[in-house]
Amino acid sequence: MVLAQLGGSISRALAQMSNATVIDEKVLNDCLNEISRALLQADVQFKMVRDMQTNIKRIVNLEALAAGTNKRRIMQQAVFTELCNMLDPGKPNFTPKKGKPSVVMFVGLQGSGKTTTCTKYAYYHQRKGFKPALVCADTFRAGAFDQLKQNATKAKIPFYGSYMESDPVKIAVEGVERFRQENCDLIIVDTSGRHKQEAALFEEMRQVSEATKPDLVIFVMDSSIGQAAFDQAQAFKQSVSVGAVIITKMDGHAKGGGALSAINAVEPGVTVFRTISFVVPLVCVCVTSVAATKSPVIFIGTGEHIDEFEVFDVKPFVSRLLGMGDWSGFMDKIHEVVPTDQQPELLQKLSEGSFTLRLMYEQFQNIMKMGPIGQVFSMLPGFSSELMPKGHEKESQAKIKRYMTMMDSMTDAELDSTNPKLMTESRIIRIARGSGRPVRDVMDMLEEYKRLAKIWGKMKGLKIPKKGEMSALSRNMNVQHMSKVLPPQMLKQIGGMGGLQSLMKQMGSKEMSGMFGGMGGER
Ligand SMILES: Nc1nc2c(ncn2[C@@H]2O[C@H](COP(=O)(O)OP(=O)(O)OP(=O)(O)O)[C@@H](O)[C@H]2O)c(=O)[nH]1
Repeated sequence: MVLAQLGGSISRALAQMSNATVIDEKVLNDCLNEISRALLQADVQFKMVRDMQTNIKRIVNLEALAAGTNKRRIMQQAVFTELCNMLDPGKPNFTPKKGKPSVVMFVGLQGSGKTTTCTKYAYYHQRKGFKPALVCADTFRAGAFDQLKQNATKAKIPFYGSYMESDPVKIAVEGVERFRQENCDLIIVDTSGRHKQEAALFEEMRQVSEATKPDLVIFVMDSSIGQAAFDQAQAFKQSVSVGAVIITKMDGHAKGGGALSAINAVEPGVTVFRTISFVVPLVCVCVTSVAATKSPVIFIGTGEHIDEFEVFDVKPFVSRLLGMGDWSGFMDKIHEVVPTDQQPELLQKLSEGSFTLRLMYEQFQNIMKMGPIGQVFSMLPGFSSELMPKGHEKESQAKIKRYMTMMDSMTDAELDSTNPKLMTESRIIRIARGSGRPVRDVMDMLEEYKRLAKIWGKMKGLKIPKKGEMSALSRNMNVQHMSKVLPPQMLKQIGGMGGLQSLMKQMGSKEMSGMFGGMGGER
């Protein structure tokens, strides 16, 4: 079951519950069974699903709830919280600091996407101003050296490895030493992929870790591994001190449930502890001590390309999983994809809700240069990436090029107008002739424009965060605005305005709570 399906099934179960006239034990059980079925189909371990059911039932104690309490909302929030708990071991994760050398070692099963992920991780940090370097300590797989070297060269990241040397420990130590001397602040060591049965390879991995003393060991896991995730993650954790997890291949055939199981493998019992802490705040002390050893998921791989890599943040992720959108992720993407000098203007236009064909053209230009729009728009609530469906990137790129050719035949007035009525039949025919495309293609392009304009129009009134002030978005965004953007069905599921308000409070951080501080009077 792919993630979108999992999210869809859970959302449907919640919607069915929303439609029920009375929320009683039976409705609650039906809803929980639906959600459990979806999670089990996504390969989440049975025990975790059972724990989740128990925890939700404990939180949503229907009999104990006072009359007049919005049971739907409590139920929905409990599901949201439980899904978050399943994904969040709560451990503050090691983050490399610019200018201070850190060594990060990558481990994982053969073919999990480790080598690709090393480069993605390096590239991500390079774009944030780090000076990363890659060391290939995989002497087991013949092609690994060339693969990492090619990736590193493409991304202009310094690389160290050897065709001749067969001792991975020696290569790792030499590489780390070399890059320390070159003042690299993020030295990434790729190790050979291995399976838990391969004791010798595990020993080798342990030796590399001992010799290079990494600040962080990242376990890379293919999301389609399913039930095996638990055992594998545990085997790695027992050999080296895994501090973070990256899940790859979340695109396509990914079974997201594997991710949940892996987190629990790394730190079993966490879900139960955290949920108890939700119910009995005193247990928080225990949770804090458990938290000292846990490993969070820090990134997810969403494709084969170097920029198909996203920071993993539990609450926005669950929010997206349930189709509620991910606003801060969306704004992050805007900052990442759109060149710095164009950002203020774009964000200004966004806040005005005015989306012209010229703006679309400029964004297409950025996308062609930088990366997939699908990633950006998948973060918007209710938006399925129709323009760039996964797996059809080539066709989509060609389509965008066609659109741009047609837009090249448009006048300035047409490009700058926000009035779709301006595009009369005679103008459409002229554009088709001018660009050598059939009229149908021009109509298609205009339809696409209207669709995007509608979505962007919903952002009217959004206050603009300055670059580097992403948390300000949370403060600035108001509930009323969100309520306009959310699909009505989703808003209903959440429990209307009141539900949305508490959900956002719950989703968020201190900033989110701050945002609600002065909002008592908003409808
Ligand atoms: N679709 C998709 N493919 C990915 C992703 N990450 C890696 N891959 C692909 O997975 C395959 C294996 O990736 P590698 O990086 O070679 O895997 P590895 O774990 O280093 O392999 P070993 O060196 O054998 O351990 C390659 O074809 C990658 O392009 C991802 O996020 N999505």
